[in-house]
Amino acid sequence: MAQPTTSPRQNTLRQPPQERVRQNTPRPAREGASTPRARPKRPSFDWAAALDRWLTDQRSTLTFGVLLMLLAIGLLVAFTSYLITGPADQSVVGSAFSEPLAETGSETRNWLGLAGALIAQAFVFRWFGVGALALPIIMFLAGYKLTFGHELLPLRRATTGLLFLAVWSSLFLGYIVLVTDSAETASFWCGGIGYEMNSALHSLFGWGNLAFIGFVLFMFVVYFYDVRNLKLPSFATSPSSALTSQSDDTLQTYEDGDAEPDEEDTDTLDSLPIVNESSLPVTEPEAAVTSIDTLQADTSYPETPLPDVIAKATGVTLTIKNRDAIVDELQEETGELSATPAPTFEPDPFEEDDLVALHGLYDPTLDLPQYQYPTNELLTEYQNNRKAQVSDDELTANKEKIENTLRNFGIEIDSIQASIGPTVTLYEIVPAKGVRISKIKSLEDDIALNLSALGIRIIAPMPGMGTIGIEVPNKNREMVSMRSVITSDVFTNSKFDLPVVLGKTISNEIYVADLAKMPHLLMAGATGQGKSVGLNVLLTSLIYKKHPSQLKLVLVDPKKVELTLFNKLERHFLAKLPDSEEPIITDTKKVVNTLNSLCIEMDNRYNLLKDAGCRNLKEYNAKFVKRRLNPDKGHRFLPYIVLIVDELADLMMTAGKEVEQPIARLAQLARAIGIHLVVATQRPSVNVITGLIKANFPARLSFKVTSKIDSRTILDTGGAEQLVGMGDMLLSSNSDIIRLQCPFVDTNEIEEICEFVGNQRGYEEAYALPEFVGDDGGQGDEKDVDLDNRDPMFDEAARLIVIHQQGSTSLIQRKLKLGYNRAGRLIDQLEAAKIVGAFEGSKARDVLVTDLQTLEEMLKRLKGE
Ligand SMILES: Nc1ncnc2c1ncn2[C@@H]1O[C@H](COP(=O)(O)OP(=O)(O)OP(=O)(O)O)[C@@H](O)[C@H]1O
Repeated sequence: MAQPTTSPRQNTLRQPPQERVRQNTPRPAREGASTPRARPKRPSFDWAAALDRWLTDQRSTLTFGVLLMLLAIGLLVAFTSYLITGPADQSVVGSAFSEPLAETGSETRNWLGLAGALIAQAFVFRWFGVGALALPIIMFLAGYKLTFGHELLPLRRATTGLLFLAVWSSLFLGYIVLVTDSAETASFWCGGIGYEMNSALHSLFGWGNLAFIGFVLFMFVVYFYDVRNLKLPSFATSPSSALTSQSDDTLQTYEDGDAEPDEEDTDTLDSLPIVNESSLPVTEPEAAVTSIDTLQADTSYPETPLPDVIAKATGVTLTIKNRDAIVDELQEETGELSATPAPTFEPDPFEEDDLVALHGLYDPTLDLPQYQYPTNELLTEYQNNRKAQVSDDELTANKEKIENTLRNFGIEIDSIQASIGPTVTLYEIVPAKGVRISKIKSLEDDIALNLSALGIRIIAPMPGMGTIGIEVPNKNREMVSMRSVITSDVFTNSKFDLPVVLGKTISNEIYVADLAKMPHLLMAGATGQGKSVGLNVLLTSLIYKKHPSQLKLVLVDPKKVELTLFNKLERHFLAKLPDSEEPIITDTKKVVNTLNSLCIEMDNRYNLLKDAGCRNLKEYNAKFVKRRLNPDKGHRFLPYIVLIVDELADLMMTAGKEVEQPIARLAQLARAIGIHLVVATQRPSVNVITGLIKANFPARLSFKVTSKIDSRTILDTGGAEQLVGMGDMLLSSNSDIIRLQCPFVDTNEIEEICEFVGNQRGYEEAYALPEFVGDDGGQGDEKDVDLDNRDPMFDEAARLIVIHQQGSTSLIQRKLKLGYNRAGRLIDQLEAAKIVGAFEGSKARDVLVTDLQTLEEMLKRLKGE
């Protein structure tokens, strides 16, 4: 129970070894960099860091990648040439360094001259024979990955396979050469290694070494393809089918035994894809689709299964085994029931585990494989960061004052102990027997007056302690730097889903909370007390821990200045409405639309979860990572979305209920699907923090506020008015209240972090939230449909409908990520354009256009081309 009175404070911070600077591009000098704060001295010149910077600079990666590819092509030319001209070059190579270079050079017949002949001689003749060709192929694949940021073929598997092939082919060809006794003329096919190993094996096993070579191949195949999970495809059921699909959740793959994506599969990938296409759980159907000529115009739906069109193009019929479930779902969602005959999928020969065995787990971070997390060096190390200095004199004086004050009011105490925190010192008092706690509490103001110190807070009793705590601010407080908490073990080892480091407790422990568990946070504080710094701390924590594929931020800043720095993160971490220019939302109307759009995203996510049979985002993503959810059914990896609202008061004044309702709805329901809210306000009055909002934010954080009433509004208890400012705060969660000192992060640190992230290659654009059109733009009357004024997504929606042969609003909504109203308007326009039939109650609308070619002609006509 008791804490040692003045024991030296345990420093819970341990600095990790100096991290390497991994900054990507040199930063231009900043104009008007905010606060003129003392910057740490940087070391004169750090060669290791400079080398590291150069190596991780995207330009170096690009140069190196291209160089590797050129070298690979060179080697390929040299090796191929050697297979043809090798015998003629042997004598030249042998005398290469004993005769004048010009002479030997001119005699060389290798297409890459003497250098080509020399290198090929080593790799082909001395070592691997034809197997040496594996080397340039591996180099090319690696160079391609470095240059374009994605893999042409799965690099690790390809390298393993090719290296094996190099050695094995050398061994096998060595056997042939030995059997046919043709070493004189053909030994360069197997290379020195193959020949020598075969000679050795021959002495061991005689001609039986072929069995050994065969067994080596067998073993490799067994391990490489992990044959445990492979089941033989049931050709009996459908000998002619080229495409099959899994019965349970229609996961698809080729039946031609082609476990890996074909080269054409990878060829169809964009040359610089930002989307993690190579690791999408199921890529095969995509390849089949894109290889069909008639569909080439439609590159925007690569993942779409095209049952009917494929059937036409390939003569293969597809069936959906779980059609009933899908029909039920459609009925439930739209009230429309498909009348079109169900496409058929054959049972899939592979199970989900096989997909994992073949492609590995899905890794969302491969969206941006070269993404570098911000380094600790971007945060300022405050060299003169003094620890809280509370002298023994100050401690004894305060103790005596507390004892005397209490005694004056007739309260005797048994003992008093102090623990020194960064901002305040906690004096824990054990009162004498029979003293009522409420009496001490009622003397709070008198004690504060006697101690003539601001910010006294009395905690009576200390939860779970049976003591009474009196917090007295330190004369010299400690500034808790962001760097010190970010580099702490507690934070770096934190396994939380959304870890945020909120500061240091009174006993100097670093406090890390999980925003995902909070699950929303309400923040209040009078102006100038550290709210903006607090929000920056929260954002910094998340950015330091999360990959852009795992986290999206929606930043709402009606004050227009606080969060501007974060707009550099647009293509990495930010999410916005599809039609909005600015990534940070400042306009009230847009805020309302964004909040409603988040509600749509929430509903969409719930539908996905329901479809996947998962209870929350974590389960869902875990299932997706294990490739158990089919992207063709709209499943995707769902990043966490954190909505930050800096200054709710402004919004509530201008938009009131329009803002309150979606916020309350999100706060009520969004936790399970990974949308979390952080809402800050200067004015914690009841017309800003309404009952509806408050009831849905169990975690609340308060910096110093101006009155006890404000403190009650935010925390349901007084105390926040007694705080001492500069990041001194109270966190209330799960009915506990703890006092924390918020870390300090300066605007120039935020700027550096944002530049560091923003300068790296990101997504093509910010994460698109679903479209939301306000009620005024709601579903129009059918008769009013004006085809001259078509929705910008009209063409895409038309193609989608024709491809799927399904006239359903929910299909448009899901696939094009649109709101219900807009999708409804689109369907009306499609009806007016005679692409889909009329609404027929419970049935889906008929699709009047049967193929894409006819559709394209109709679209051209509509455009008057
Ligand atoms: N955690 C902290 N540690 C040390 N100093 C701090 C801390 N937080 C804030 N300060 C100091 O207080 C000043 C004001 O903080 P901040 O800008 O966050 O206030 P605010 O509450 O957001 O004010 P406003 O609402 O007017 O924007 C900072 O410039 C800084 O000097």
